[in-house]
Amino acid sequence: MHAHVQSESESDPLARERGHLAASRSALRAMREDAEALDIRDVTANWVNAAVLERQLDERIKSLADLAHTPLFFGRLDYLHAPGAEQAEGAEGEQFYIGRRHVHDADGDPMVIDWRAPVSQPFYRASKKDPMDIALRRRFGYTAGDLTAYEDEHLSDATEAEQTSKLLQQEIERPRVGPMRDIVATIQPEQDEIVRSELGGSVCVQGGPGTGKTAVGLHRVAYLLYAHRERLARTGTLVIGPNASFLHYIEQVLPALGELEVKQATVDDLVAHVEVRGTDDSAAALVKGDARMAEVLRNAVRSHVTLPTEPVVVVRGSRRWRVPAYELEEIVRELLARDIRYGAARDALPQRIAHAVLVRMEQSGEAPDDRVQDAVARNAAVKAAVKAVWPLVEPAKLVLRLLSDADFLAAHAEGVLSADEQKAVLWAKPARSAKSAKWSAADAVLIDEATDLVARTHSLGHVVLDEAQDLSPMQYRAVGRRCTTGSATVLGDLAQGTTPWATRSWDEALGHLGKGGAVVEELTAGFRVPREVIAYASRLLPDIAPGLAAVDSVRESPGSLAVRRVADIEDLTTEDTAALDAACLEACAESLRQEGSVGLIAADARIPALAAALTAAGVTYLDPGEETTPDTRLTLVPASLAKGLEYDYVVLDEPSAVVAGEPDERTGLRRLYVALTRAVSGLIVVHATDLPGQLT
Ligand SMILES: Nc1ncnc2c1ncn2[C@@H]1O[C@H](COP(=O)(O)OP(=O)(O)OP(=O)(O)O)[C@@H](O)[C@H]1O
Repeated sequence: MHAHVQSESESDPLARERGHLAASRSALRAMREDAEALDIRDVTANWVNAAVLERQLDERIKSLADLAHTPLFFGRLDYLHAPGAEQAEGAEGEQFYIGRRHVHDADGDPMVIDWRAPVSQPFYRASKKDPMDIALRRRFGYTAGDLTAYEDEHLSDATEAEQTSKLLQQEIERPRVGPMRDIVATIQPEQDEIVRSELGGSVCVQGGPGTGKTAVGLHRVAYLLYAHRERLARTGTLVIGPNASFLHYIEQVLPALGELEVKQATVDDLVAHVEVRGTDDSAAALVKGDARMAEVLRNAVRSHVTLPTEPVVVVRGSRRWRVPAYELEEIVRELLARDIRYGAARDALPQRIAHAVLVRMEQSGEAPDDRVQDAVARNAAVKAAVKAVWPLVEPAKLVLRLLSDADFLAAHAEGVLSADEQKAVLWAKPARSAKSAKWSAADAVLIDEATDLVARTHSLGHVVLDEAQDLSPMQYRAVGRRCTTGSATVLGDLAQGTTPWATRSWDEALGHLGKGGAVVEELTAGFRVPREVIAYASRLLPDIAPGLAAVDSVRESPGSLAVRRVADIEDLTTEDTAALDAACLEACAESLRQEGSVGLIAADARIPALAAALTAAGVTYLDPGEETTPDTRLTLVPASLAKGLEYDYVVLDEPSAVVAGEPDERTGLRRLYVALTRAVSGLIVVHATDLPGQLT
């Protein structure tokens, strides 16, 4: 019986592969049981250790779970020689199964190799041109967790023609439901180069909509955590995204890859020193986001130092020790000249003064030790001198004063900001206290800069910055100081910049980030938007980002694009929009008849009307970032939140309103470009007023 099964599986490769899957799963089960059976009572001396160890063990047990819908392996590599033994005579070829995690059998021999391991790399990179010692690359196809298909490439066989992978096509074409998924099975060579680039260097990726920037950034974190586990566990990693709904959309990718410890935040989260309740007009926003503000803040912080004019007199027992003003001034000047934080210099000052006192004690024959120096540093006279010369600076109060007090601002912005620029940032109504001030998001960034001038910000090991094109120079600085000792992955698309300060060139942005040496890579193959739809959206490119090439869609399905005009409405803000609303609902209903998610994207100002229409029609819908369910697959998306998200079918309401929702035409067209590029399978544009000229 056993022999029969054996011979059958040998003649039937699929059965053999299923056999390996079953064996790998039981090996994983055994690994899990081993972990569960570990008795830590014997090895831990006290309960604190036990608790820590138990938590680690729990994590390990959790990470060893066999998830029914994430196949244990998705590929196989048959090496011509054992890796590393290419030169060895008679070295046998070796076979590796590539999966999301490492699995070994009872003897410790690998059954599945982690996709991030060096031997897995040819799975992503090898080609007919450069086979990387691979005889066979096999990709596996799964249906509902079952291994049902495979696809072979004989890379070292010159006679076999190169083909595009059907399994890759299927993966790209699959309907999108739920949150973002990992792409480990189908990372493309140019993406893999970015994913596996070294921890030491920073990388910047320019790529059009749907070229996989976000996916690449997340997989790069997973890769770096694998390759530099201990170092990054110590220093930390962070993924920065534009808003909470975007972060929610991507938050399951890393856990699915076994990485549970990566933090996520928006730039606003990073600089949340104060509560943000206000907004800026674009003139103020532009100046507040400008890197010159860093200079103004630096001047303002340093202006608190006053050169001493009085001596310090320390009384100890029956003796008085006097440090004259000129000597104090020397100490202060020396500290000012050093490249240290305001607060660190302030902390050093009492010891410097005490040292000057000690020198005098020694000169008069005393032999004071360190304890005496500490005592002198804490002496009331020294403290008073420090307070007068180098007072505490509270960052929020400092920024409050800059934005409220025209003379104070002028004193520190002299030669840096023009008079008009100074006027633009001054509050019309000065705030009374840091608590009651109506801080804007840009103000919080200024406070963060001031905070860093006072005390150095903690730096992480690696930071991924997504949708980077929207950051102001001051925001780049805020992110940059969180990776001064680490590296960064910067992801963005210049054509999708929709802030008043949107990035004009990556070199400039990288300079503000403090990563001037980073390489800029470009991704041009599009995995989301169908050919026809991306061609339509790309008509905007000459106006919004001259010089940028259109995305080249790798999707075979032509997708569908429909542009529908409904009854003429001249002014959406005053006239009845019932006909437009109804046409949108109809387009949504049509899209919902297909499989997958549907996004109804509209200018923010149009959201209330559309929400009311949906509710009146009894259609339930979600907010961006909420997960789709089989019952509710429609999301109502304000154009301002569409960035980074995707839906199988998109209904776009009134393009001209999306454009009009922004302060200037270029920003409006960019917002429209973002909205037009969210669809995976089909886009219906519904409008009642004229389309922007670029689209017709
Ligand atoms: N190699 C790949 N294999 C399969 N799917 C991929 C691959 N690369 C990207 N994708 C898919 O394409 C879609 C778009 O990817 P992603 O969101 O990372 O693009 P993006 O460049 O960040 O887009 P945007 O500029 O709109 O934010 C996602 O569904 C992603 O899973």
